[in-house]
Amino acid sequence: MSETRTEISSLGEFGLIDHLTRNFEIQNASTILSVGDDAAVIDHFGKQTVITTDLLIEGIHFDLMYTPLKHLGYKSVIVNLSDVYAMNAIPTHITMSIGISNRFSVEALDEFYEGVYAACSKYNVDLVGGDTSASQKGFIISVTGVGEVAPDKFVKRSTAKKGDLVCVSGDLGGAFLGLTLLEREKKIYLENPQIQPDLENEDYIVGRLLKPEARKDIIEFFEKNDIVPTAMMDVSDGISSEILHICKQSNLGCRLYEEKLPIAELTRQAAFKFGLDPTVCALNGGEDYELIFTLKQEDYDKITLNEEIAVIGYMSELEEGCKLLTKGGNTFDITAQGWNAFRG
Ligand SMILES: Nc1ncnc2c1ncn2[C@@H]1O[C@H](COP(=O)(O)OP(=O)(O)O)[C@@H](O)[C@H]1O
Ligand SMILES: Cc1ncc(C[n+]2csc(CCOP(=O)(O)OP(=O)(O)O)c2C)c(N)n1
Ligand SMILES: [Mg+2]
Repeated sequence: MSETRTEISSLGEFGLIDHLTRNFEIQNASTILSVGDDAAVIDHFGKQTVITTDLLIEGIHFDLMYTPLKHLGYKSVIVNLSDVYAMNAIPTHITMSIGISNRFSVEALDEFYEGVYAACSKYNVDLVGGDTSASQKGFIISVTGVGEVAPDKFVKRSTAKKGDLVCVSGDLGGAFLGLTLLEREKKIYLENPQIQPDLENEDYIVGRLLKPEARKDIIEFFEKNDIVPTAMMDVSDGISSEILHICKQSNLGCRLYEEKLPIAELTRQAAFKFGLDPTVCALNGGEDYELIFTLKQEDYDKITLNEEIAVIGYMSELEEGCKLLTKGGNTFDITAQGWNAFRG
């Protein structure tokens, strides 16, 4: 960020909006009308439209003490696009609404928007509107994402079938360990500001938390290989919580295998350093922004080629419950211990 500090009041609300949106170029033919009117107009030319919204609140979802604003802008877009991909859809548009306290300067918001625009450009999404308000305390972000999908190719949480394979993209638990590390360093710093944070060799887990990506590649892989998952959702609260949503909404049980859970070596090492069980971090940690989905067994051969997809179990009868088979051969009930903003 530059050294100068421009007060938001010097631009005013409309001047600020013009300033933040002045250089943005439209990338999608479906964007008929963008920023500058009462609403945007989108024409999806015969496709179906998906729409999803997310709220991010300072102190609940992020801590500005260790979150650079550019990363926060990027991540705010990513968490939303991840929900669009989880419907098997391609995101095309977002709106971005912000509530800002007078702590923020125009330069600080410029930095946040640099991240927003970097994500829009990487994922080919147009920012077509939003809202801007003052907030008494704390930074509030609301993102709405719109996407398109071929008629009736969207994938719900409720349509898994008995015997389907349970699959997950990427690896799990890294973001939770990144958060654990940054919270620890914050505490040490607050107790003794002379001590510099020790983040050496922790780039991977910190990156998983601060700069997540959405799994566009997996949705493109499905399209290319003629795969339509039977159910899907994104992993924001931890897979134990997410698989229970799929089971409950599909009226089924499941059996997952501990040894099949994809955990990066660097995540495993970080877990051991903190005295945590990597499996527990993978199951209950949040913010992986991976995709969990179920597939017909006959699609198995198609996915073995993709190293970014792990088969972690299968769907069973409702009466069999939702179980985890451990490496030691024990069976546990999967419980929803994922992240919950309302847990005290
Ligand atoms: N305040 C609300 N009013 C209406 N619908 C809501 C509200 N909060 C959440 N929902 C809807 O409830 C469903 C589950 O929400 P959530 O668990 O937040 O999903 P996700 O993890 O994908 O963001 C979604 O369909 C969401 O749109
Ligand atoms: C200060 C801080 N506290 C907690 C977290 C952890 N965290 C924030 S959001 C989240 C999960 C997803 O949030 P939610 O609002 O449930 O998103 P949704 O499932 O609706 O997409 C987690 C684990 C964090 N990153 N930073
Ligand atoms: Mg939500």
